[in-house]
Amino acid sequence: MEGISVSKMSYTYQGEQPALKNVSFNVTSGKKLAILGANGSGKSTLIQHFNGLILPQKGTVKIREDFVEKKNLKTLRQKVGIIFDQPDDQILASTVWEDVAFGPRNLRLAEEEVQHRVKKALKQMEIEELGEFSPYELSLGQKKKVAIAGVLAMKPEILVFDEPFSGLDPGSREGLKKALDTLHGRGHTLIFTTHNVDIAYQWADQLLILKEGQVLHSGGVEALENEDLLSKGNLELPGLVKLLQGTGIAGKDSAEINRTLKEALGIEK
Ligand SMILES: Nc1ncnc2c1ncn2[C@@H]1O[C@H](COP(=O)(O)OP(=O)(O)OP(=O)(O)O)[C@@H](O)[C@H]1O
Repeated sequence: MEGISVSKMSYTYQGEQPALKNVSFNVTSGKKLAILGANGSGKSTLIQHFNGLILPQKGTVKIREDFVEKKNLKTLRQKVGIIFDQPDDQILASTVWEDVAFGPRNLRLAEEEVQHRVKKALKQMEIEELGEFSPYELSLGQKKKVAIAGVLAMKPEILVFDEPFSGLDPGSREGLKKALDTLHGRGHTLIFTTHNVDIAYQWADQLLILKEGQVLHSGGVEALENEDLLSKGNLELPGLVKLLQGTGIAGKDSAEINRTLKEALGIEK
């Protein structure tokens, strides 16, 4: 089932060159889509269309059955949550609990429902113990989880992340990936922009590559094994692909490669 359908969409900021040109692609519901592209290729402009922060000037963007247009904004903002790369920009209250409650309160939900949603969202991100903390005294990894909890409390079907892993140390990055995998396992569609080809290759199951506002590739992540395509998009091969180039060994994660290598070398398990 199509979660998002973008058709012949273009967008130009006032007085600038077009940021997006005739962009078309679909995202299947429940998938994990990575959006790659060099600086300025249009990734942030594109994702802001998904909940109508930016409205398409030409062409269409459809979220399930709703077109992204003014009259649908309220519904769209509940269906699609966007988490920006600087969590400080999304902090709205003096405690984590109040911060996560901000969205549901804005929907004028009954207080009991607000409390229920906040509790659940904090639990989903495994940050229940942070409820009384000020968001400002948290680490970047914790702040990102608070920002995600704030969006989860709105019960969106689709979660969109701008550079979710930037600035995180390996431990925090793995912690965030695990939390996002749990959400993915519960049926959420995840969309994320990244400059990290390794994460896109190993973690996503659908891929969109933008070049100067146009679609260079829309489809499977195996495209990240294609050096010619990547050089067109100003991207480099994932480390794993580079390492295995010419060896005849394929695989997307270390466990798979480990198995293939052991088989090739005749090493017992
Ligand atoms: N608010 C704005 N006003 C004018 N031009 C903008 C604005 N935001 C982005 N642009 C321009 O639109 C184009 C696409 O930018 P965008 O931020 O969408 O790319 P990006 O792929 O997200 O880049 P990055 O990887 O550097 O974050 C660029 O040429 C950029 O300069």
